[in-house]
Amino acid sequence: MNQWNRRCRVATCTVNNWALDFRGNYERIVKTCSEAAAKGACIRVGPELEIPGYGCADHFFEIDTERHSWEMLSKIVEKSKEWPNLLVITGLPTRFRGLLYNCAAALKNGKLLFVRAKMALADDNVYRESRWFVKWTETYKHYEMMLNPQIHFEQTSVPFGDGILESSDNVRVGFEICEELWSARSTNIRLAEQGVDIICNGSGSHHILGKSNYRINQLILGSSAKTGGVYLYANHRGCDGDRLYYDGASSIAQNGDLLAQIHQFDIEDTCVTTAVVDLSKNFTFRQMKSSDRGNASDQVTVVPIRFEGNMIRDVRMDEKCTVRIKNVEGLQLSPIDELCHGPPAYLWTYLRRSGMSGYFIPLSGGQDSSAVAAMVRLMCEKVCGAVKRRRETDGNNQLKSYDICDILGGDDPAYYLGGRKVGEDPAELCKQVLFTCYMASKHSSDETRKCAEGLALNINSNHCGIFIDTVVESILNVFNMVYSFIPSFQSADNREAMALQNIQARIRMVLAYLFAQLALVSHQRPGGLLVLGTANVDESLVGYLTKYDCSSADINPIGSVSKCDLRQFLEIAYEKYGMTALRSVIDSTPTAELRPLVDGKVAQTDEAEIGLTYEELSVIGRLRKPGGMGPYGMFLELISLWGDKYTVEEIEDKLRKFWWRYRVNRHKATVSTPAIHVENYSPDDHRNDHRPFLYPDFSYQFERIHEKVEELKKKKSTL
Ligand SMILES: Nc1ncnc2c1ncn2[C@@H]1O[C@H](COP(=O)(O)OP(=O)(O)OC[C@H]2O[C@@H]([n+]3cccc(C(=O)O)c3)[C@H](O)[C@@H]2O)[C@@H](O)[C@H]1O
Ligand SMILES: Nc1ncnc2c1ncn2[C@@H]1O[C@H](COP(=O)(O)OP(=O)(O)OP(=O)(O)O)[C@@H](O)[C@H]1O
Ligand SMILES: NC(=O)CC[C@H](N)C(=O)O
Repeated sequence: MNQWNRRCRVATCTVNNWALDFRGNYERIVKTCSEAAAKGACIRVGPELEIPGYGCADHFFEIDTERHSWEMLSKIVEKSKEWPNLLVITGLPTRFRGLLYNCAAALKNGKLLFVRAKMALADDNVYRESRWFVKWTETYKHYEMMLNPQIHFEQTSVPFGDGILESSDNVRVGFEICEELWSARSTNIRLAEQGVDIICNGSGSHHILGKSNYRINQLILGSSAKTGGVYLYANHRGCDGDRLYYDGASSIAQNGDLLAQIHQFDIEDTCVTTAVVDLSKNFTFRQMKSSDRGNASDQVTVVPIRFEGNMIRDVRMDEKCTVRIKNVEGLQLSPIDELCHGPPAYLWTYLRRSGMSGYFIPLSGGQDSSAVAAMVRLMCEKVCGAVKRRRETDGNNQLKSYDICDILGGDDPAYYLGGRKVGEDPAELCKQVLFTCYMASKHSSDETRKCAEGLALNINSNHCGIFIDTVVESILNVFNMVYSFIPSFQSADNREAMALQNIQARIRMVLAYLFAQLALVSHQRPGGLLVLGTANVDESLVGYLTKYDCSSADINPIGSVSKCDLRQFLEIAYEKYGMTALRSVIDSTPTAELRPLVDGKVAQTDEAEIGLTYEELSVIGRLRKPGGMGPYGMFLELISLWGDKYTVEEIEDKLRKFWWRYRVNRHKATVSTPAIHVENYSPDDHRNDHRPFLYPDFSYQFERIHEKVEELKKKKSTL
């Protein structure tokens, strides 16, 4: 064997798989394998649990999920005869000794070679893997697993557990499944010590602002720079049926260099990338680090699982190795730039998979609903960008593949809708998929109406304006018939003013659903619109919203984003994406406009009513989660953070206000609209932030805080 010419082409991919869409997932897997084979790759790695979809959640309790996954695996194994030289790494749940494991499966040319079980499960934040799976604990041990005779395979058993594969031409392939890379005891270290040439990491890693940067630079490149070898990282991309968005960025690295990366936020269902690598460079790289050599020589030699066929082939002698990407930093977006891509990409997947025909936003002209409208427009930019890219590379109209025709109701590639190029022009697409409505009451100001109209014109949404006062009056009259009074803003009983505010807010929600359901009837288009929610993290955290008002919607793109991050997003949308109408939105003061105007001017502002600024709410929100602090811990932390601008009494007062609102309103989180998950500080009660919603008054905690305040005051006065 010529060990000095070890060049081969390797492939990684991304798939926008969908939990439980077994047929669709199979097709996407097969498509990426065919593409990888056609490009001459010797190996194709796919994401974690890609056969059933990563996000099956409690469906992993169902035997059906295993059954259908294994049925699809059998089909993939059969299909692999069409790519005899390609080693395929895919993912599915597997039962061994009666226990369920999260596994990578290796197969080649009609044969299942190995099923490798995950050895570190992900349970942080939104992850719940150990709810369904157990981890494999026997390092480098594998056993014969009998295959289910009810599912067709041309073999009766397969090795199961942990191990290393080795090809006929001595290429060693090892596995590190997702969390194993994140864990301090990363598997790649021991794989490198066994001289593994190619480490395969199939991942199900969701998007959080700034996470991709860490994932690529610190984990993939960081590990690869320490342990050497070729690293094939494959991650899902898109929404697979839940609040999470997987942000792909499947990558190929070698010895600390990034050779290829698939775009993080593109919307194509599949994408394959390849690189030509010289595996001999792994020897050289590892040879240069004597400390690691020494450690490796201490290790017991692992006997690999051998398989038929060569990996080093199909690379022309004159073909050069792929050169490293020099500007790795340039590939990574800043967290706020990511907001311009993640939620828009999610919104497109969700829309086409939901079978609905567009989005409806009650547009108040405030910063939150304007940010959501801007995200939908950015979604249109993304879709048209993808169509254009595809036409430039494939030279034909590929609208079908983006489901635009399905969404807009055309039969054949309805590229022209009413004479307009919908798939090419983001403004035209926006006109078709985004409906906005300003719902004025007598408390609305001219400023917010103009902001809403200006933005609608700017992004080209299908906009209208309505008045809600007659509806509010009718409802109050119905109440009056039973209780014989009409509530008043002037009443000494605050419940009356509050009820008058709540009814306006709730009516807007009812109207939003009516308009969403019927708007397309008048446009003679099939389908209905999804209503978008617009509550941000900070107001949700303190419940500064009416339960079942417009905060109740179908999907909320900003429900896990703080107001401060949103304001920065608006600045970028204004500066980079030509949404000039956002200037007046950015400069406006947040207000609910639910109380009477005073001298024609808004008299109610959010921050004055809450008693905390959005910046302060954002700081406290982060101390709560991920900071993990209760009232007392927060108080101590805030003394150091805010000590130079507030007295200890003022800090105590601010915390009282926060915790009072938080505790009386936490019940609202139980019904909050599903929010696209982009931040760990999200108060989402369903997946991310499990807390009670009926709280005691925290009097003990605040007594302790008060004692500390007195102690600090005394200390200060004796200084
Ligand atoms: N412990 C508990 N468990 C479960 N449910 C509980 C509950 N306590 C009250 N509730 C329910 O919640 C209701 C109170 O909540 P809710 O009806 O929301 O009303 P509420 O929270 O009293 O008032 C809404 C708040 O949001 C403010 N706001 C600001 C800006 C905009 C908007 C807007 O709507 O656009 C609103 C408004 O100024 C006010 O402070 C009670 O009537 C009761 O039905
Ligand atoms: N005049 C209005 N027209 C249309 N929708 C409105 C109007 N007022 C409120 N809404 C809807 O109700 C949501 C909550 O209203 P609220 O006054 O609490 O604003 P907010 O949370 O500060 O959001 P925004 O910054 O969008 O005003 C808004 O985001 C918007 O979707
Ligand atoms: N699926 C996993 O193992 C997830 C791993 C890791 N904690 C992440 O956030 O990406």
